[in-house]
Amino acid sequence: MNVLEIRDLSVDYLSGSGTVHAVAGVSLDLRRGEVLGLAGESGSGKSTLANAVARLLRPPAAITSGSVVYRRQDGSSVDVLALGKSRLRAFRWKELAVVFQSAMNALNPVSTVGAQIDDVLRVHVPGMSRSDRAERAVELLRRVGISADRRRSYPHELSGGMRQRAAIAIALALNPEIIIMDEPTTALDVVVQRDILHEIRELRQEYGFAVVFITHDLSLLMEISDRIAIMYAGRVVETGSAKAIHRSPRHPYTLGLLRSFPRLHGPREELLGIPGSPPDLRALPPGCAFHPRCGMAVAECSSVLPELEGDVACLLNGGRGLEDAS
Ligand SMILES: Nc1ncnc2c1ncn2[C@@H]1O[C@H](COP(=O)(O)OP(=O)(O)OP(=O)(O)O)[C@@H](O)[C@H]1O
Repeated sequence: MNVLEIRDLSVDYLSGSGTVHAVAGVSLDLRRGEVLGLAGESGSGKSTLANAVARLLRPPAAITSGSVVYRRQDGSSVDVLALGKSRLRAFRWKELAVVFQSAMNALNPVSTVGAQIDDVLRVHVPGMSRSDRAERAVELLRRVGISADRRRSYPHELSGGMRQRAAIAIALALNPEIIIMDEPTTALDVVVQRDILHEIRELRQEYGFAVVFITHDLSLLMEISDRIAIMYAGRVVETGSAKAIHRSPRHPYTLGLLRSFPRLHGPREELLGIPGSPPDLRALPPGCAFHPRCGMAVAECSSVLPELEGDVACLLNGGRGLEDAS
């Protein structure tokens, strides 16, 4: 069952030098309780898509088409793009929470982490007593691996990993159904990063929230995601289970991305990467935007824009795997 349904969503950035089509006709489902990883080179539109869903876009960004529907367990649904200011504030904490790249920016530097959790609870759960709030803050911090006495610490007194954990605890405060994590751990060392993400997977099993996870680290993404959506030039070009994408990528771009990253397990392979660079989003090449960089392109690829059919948007590979990459 889906918790979020994105349909034909497009986002432009309006600038003096031309309109940047950052997200172009994206349709994507988030299933209840899953971890969905968004992958793609820098500039492919991952953050713009996530920010559109969380209603965090600011001018010059403009949503030019599409819909985002949030589905509650009781069968009711919310038209996310139509939410007014006050309903949006409630939606963002109670139903969807965001953990940003830099926990330092998300945390208030002049307030202790305990007080910040308390603030969220006080504003959004008016009937909750002071002692219940304190208890809940300690419990949330404990869940993310922070001891109770640390609730009196200010963000600058915590390590990067601890700050990230505190940001996650705050995001969990109201038991949201969806957590969006945009590069939540890149500033941390690899071991801390993996630890935190594995804990998020465990927390998810307990609390049942779904996660949209964005990172440049493809091997980490494979490790913690149930499903993956690959973006190129503002479009989703392939979706599938992490396993299927890892074993048999179907889009040539996915194959290139996988070859660009060292494998976590198994024999070392040459890192082939992808030739060339991503296109200018103000003036996309006709047809498939990837065709100028694609070693498998045929003449048709430069004139026909492939639809996302059978989980892959490629004229050549509608139904079959390109090769077994396992
Ligand atoms: N404020 C802005 N004004 C104009 N263009 C923007 C703005 N913000 C982002 N863009 C452009 O939109 C496109 C998509 O950016 P976005 O940050 O969504 O990509 P991304 O895949 O998340 O990249 P990264 O992995 O580097 O975060 C890029 O071409 C970027 O230059």
